[in-house]
Amino acid sequence: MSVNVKQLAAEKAVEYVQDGMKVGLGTGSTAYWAIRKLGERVREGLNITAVATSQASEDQARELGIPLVAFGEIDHLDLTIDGADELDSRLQLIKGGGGALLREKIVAMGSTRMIVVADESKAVNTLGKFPLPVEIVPFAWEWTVAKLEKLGCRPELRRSGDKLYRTDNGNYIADCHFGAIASAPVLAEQLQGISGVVDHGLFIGIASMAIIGKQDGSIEIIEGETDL
Ligand SMILES: O=C(CO)[C@H](O)[C@H](O)COP(=O)(O)O
Repeated sequence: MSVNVKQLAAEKAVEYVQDGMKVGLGTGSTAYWAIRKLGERVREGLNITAVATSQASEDQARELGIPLVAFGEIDHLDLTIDGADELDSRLQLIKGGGGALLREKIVAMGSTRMIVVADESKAVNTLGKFPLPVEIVPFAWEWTVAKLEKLGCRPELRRSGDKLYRTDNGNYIADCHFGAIASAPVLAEQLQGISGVVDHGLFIGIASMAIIGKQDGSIEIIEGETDL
């Protein structure tokens, strides 16, 4: 019988949620399982408040009866559980495959702890095989894309059917094919220096733990230096 590795990792992460916590809800098919499990625990009496990182996660949480609040209305979150498109052993991540990177970063950075949940295919030695999502403003996007290209990648504007994809914030995503990224912190700084860039999918020094589900039914936990 095949193991649902995403569910395995996500449900392990939910064990870290305690009564009274303010919890950030990630986005994607792995975060989905964490939200589902949280819904189960809320039905059993767990008392939490949650902030969602996308409309999809908000809809799921609402349906499950998880109490939601707008992030702007609270001063911090205790724990965020979210997926990743790639992660390395130093807990550097590429995120944004689902287009929610900006809200995901705001929420993760406002959390005391971020637990990344992933299946083993996401764990890599060097980030960059997965094209790096970069959220850019629609105004003069051609200029921004040209600047991204100068950093040594092949940027591809994400599409949704015959239209350009729009994030929950109304922006575009350029999926940047870099290949192996020699230094994620250096690249992050270069991206932040481009004026049309809103944010990018490199999460560095943000995750405090990764829980990786494996096909043999086991779980690998990577603890980061930023963990408390
Ligand atoms: O960053 C994300 C969305 O913006 C997701 O967490 C990432 O794409 C992983 O998704 P999945 O768990 O479906 O593989």
